[in-house]
Amino acid sequence: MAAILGGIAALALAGQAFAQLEGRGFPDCINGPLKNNTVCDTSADPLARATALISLFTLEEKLNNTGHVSPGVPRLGLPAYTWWQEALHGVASSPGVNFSTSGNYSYATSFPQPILMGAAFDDDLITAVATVISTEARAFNNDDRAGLDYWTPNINPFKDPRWGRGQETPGEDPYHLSSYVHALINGLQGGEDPKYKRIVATCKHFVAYDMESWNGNYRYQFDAQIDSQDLAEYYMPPFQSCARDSNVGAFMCSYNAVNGVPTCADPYLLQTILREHWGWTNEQQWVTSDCDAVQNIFLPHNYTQTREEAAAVALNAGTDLDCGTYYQHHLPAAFEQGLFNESTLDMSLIRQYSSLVRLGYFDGDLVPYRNLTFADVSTPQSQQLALQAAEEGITLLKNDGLLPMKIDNSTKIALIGDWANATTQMQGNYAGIAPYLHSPLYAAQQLGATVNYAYGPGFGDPTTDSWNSIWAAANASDIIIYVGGIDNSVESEGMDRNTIAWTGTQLDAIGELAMYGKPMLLFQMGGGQIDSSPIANNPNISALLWGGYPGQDGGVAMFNIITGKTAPAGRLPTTQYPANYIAQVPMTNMSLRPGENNPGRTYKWYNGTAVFEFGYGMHYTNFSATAPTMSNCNFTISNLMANCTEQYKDRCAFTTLDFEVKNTGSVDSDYVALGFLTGSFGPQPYPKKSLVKYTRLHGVSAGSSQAASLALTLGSLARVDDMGNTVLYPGDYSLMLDTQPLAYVNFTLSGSPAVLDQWPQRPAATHQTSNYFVGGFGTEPLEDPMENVPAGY
Ligand SMILES: O=[N+]([O-])c1ccc(O[C@@H]2O[C@@H](CO)[C@H](O)[C@H]2O)cc1
Repeated sequence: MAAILGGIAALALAGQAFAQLEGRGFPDCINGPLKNNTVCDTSADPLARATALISLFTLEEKLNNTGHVSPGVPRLGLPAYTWWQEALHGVASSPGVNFSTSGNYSYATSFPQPILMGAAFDDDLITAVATVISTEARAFNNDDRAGLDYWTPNINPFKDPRWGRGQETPGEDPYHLSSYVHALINGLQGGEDPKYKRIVATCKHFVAYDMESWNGNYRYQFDAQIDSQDLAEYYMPPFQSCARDSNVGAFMCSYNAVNGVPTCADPYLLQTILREHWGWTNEQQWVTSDCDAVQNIFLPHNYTQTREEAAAVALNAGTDLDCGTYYQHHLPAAFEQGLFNESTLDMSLIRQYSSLVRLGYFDGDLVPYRNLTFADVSTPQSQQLALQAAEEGITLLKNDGLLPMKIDNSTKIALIGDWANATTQMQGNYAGIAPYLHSPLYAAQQLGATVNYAYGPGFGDPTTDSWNSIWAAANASDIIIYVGGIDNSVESEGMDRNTIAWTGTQLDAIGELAMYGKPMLLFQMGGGQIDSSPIANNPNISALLWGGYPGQDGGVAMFNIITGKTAPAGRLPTTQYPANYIAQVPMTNMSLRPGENNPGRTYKWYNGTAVFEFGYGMHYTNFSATAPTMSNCNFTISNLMANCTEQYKDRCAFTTLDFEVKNTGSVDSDYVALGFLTGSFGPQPYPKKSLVKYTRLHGVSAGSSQAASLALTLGSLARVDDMGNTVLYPGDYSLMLDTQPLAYVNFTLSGSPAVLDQWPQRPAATHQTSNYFVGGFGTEPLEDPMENVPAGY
């Protein structure tokens, strides 16, 4: 009896909760028209539930619900749903997210841009950050201020230093990105296969999107020419990590074409690779187009003769949802013309709605995240994590001993530069509204110092009008701190950089400031690297740090590093190339290996000398390391394969190498252990080295040691052949710790090569793309479709 009463009480409570949720954009499974449909049966499986729901839709209702603004089906009590939410580094302003203008829900934690969090090389940090983001997203959803799926992360490798959106990514290395994104998705979704996902993440932009606008080429029309080797080895691994290894809920196909086919129209990418080869087959996983990428299939890609064909070719290829209105507008006529089957449309809708089932959209208070409120947003712990994330990423590039520096109320600081009082600038793009934005100026003032602040000298056209205040600040101070570089005015969505040098105005002002002969340090900001050799080579500039876009507490993070409250241990997540690099390779050249018009890309293949290499970063202390002794240094490939029982052979364990890392200096510090593989094995040319594992050691006390445990897999040792196959080759291998190696382990593999992963080849072309808009080096500029896009994107 008690149990029955308990059950009734629970039902009544659930009913109350539903009544509250009613009208706030949630389906009412207690009293609404769907209450007896299987979609409301929480014991049924998600596929059955979504199939039952979609079976109630008329054809018109199905066609109506194919855009990112889906009207739902009012007669069924299925509310409208906006599929487009963003959360790149915190719940972000975007079509589906509604920040309040004041009070509760008027802000959310704003973490650093991924490029700086990538520099932390700390996957546990990334999971913690992503867990905060998904918690805050759930709180926003509970107040009907956001949906449940988010179009993040941007996981295209940052291959070319000019790319305006490189700031959104963790860097240039495919292994690093793969590991980072796995940690991120676990935090966003709540593990690989939980009953209720926290939120759905969307890996974008599939695939090979890394150019906005260069020399007449635009992301909307660019046709990236990529061979199988580069595709499988460089452009694909982060997406494989998303689909195959992290069970991400959604994918986004990109604006560009790959080898003649716009990605959203390409069954080879969306079916053969994504769904079949990577086993991303369950019916809760869906693909959205990038925004208006379906329209772009028609123009400017000119891939189809008609608009209806463009819509149908995308749907048939496996693009389930259209960000935009093109499906809603053109699929009805496409259906009339017999260009797709209703069952294909059903499948797409089932995928999307079963994903909502997995998010608990139909399950009211049974969902554990329903009790999250604004009290769970921007908590003291989240604020501390945002600060920690910025501190962990900040990277020390030069230090002649000036740092760490004592700052107190007897210090007079000249704080100069376009970033010196940065606020929203610190967030970069795809940001939300932060609870606060602690600028460098604010942070310096908190230390009690006398701060002589001067804005300028400006990023743009030379104007020395404001410069007198710069000299006045320098004259009145004992220490000069310059905070500048680049920001979203020169690198952003739609805008690639046309120089990777410091602007002349900044260099002029920095050079003159250095001539004061006062202790001087420079903080280089922005996502893309700038050739800082003039600063590295200037003996009057004692220290150089890189700070990316450090987020809501960026100023405090900076000064915690400068004063030594926190010791720096970040590592560059991209190569800092010399300024003339961009004259040597067109942005449109997708090859990684050196060749004609290409000195090679990334630390693996660049044949020149980097200003600062990938993985570089100094400390306030010194580290030494001892390599483990391997009991056996000779391995037979056939034995390794015989012991490998995983479905995906690259995941099989090889060995774990425990390096003993000792802090030999006098300052406690984190240490990022980077494991690079080198050697002569596999197809030539050989990469200079390849990152195969990393881990961040926390708080290694002065004089003490910690073990850096690097677990290697067979995939760690493999190379990719010219067909895109991942292969284990015989040869001499060396695993070295760090960029300036602290320790090595050598070993040998013998026997015949073994294929770990056979890459599916693209079938022979059946579709001819018109060459009217073919992009390439030196084509005529096209009209810029980003011209009228609102600021902030
Ligand atoms: O028209 N707009 O307002 C607009 C805004 C953003 C935009 O960019 C695309 O939308 C984002 C969706 O997640 C993708 O990452 C990006 O490539 C494309 C168009």
